[in-house]
Amino acid sequence: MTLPGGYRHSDAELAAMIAEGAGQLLLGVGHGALLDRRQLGDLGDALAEAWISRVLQRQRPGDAVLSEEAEDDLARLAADRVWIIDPLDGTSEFSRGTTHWAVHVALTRNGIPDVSAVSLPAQGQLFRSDEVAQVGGELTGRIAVSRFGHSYPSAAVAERLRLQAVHIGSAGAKAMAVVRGDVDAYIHSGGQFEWDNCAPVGVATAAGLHCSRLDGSTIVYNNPQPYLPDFVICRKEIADEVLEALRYFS
Ligand SMILES: Nc1ncnc2c1ncn2[C@@H]1O[C@H](COP(=O)(O)O)[C@@H](OP(=O)(O)O)[C@H]1O
Ligand SMILES: [Mg+2]
Repeated sequence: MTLPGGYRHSDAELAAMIAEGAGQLLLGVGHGALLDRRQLGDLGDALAEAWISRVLQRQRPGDAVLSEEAEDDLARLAADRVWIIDPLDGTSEFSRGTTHWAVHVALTRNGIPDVSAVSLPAQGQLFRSDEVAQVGGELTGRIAVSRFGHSYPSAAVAERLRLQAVHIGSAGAKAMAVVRGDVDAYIHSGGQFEWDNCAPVGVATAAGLHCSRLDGSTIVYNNPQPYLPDFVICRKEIADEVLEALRYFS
């Protein structure tokens, strides 16, 4: 079948295929722990980036790309369609041999994720914005935090809502824990880049979760400086209370 634009795959299919394919490649890099940690991280970043950039050049030659591992071409600021990619999110977790790492693939239009896919290859999971289930059911009373623990805003929310911390590496893995309904929230502050949270926010939004900056404003991508230091992803049922607890920090 040929799609509009002469494409063989829809944007959603392509995003999912890239997240899955780069994940398989990264599983191969880590196979058997044959390399040391530094080599695993460096090679994982570089190989996943090389494969993804060639796939996008071939499949969507007219689109702009912002990737953690590529030089930033500011032509993206005038582009209609901008892919925002983290070829390996959670590089340090990957190199330590944990299952907490992800591949992030998002296509943004006007700064908003249009189509997103996040793979957690070591957990055998793929989340895509066009197929993800709506998050529902009981609240869990848990919040995802990084390996290093809470930031102040995250701790304030946990204290106010009495949420128990669950330590998970990688922004994608933390966000997908909310999407799976394993935890109720993931609150980040203190620094991140657009590639760290764009595809996770795209999938989380499609799953019916609340996603915003800590001050409650809309998260906008494809900025001249692709620094996106804070955001909240949480169950809609607790969003008002979470934002109230975050007021002091925004
Ligand atoms: N304060 C900060 N400044 C910049 N990047 C940060 C950050 N805190 C977390 N990150 C990035 O967010 C991702 C998830 O981190 P964590 O597991 O600690 O939550 C990692 O991305 P990469 O692994 O893609 O470099 C990490 O580098
Ligand atoms: Mg990252």
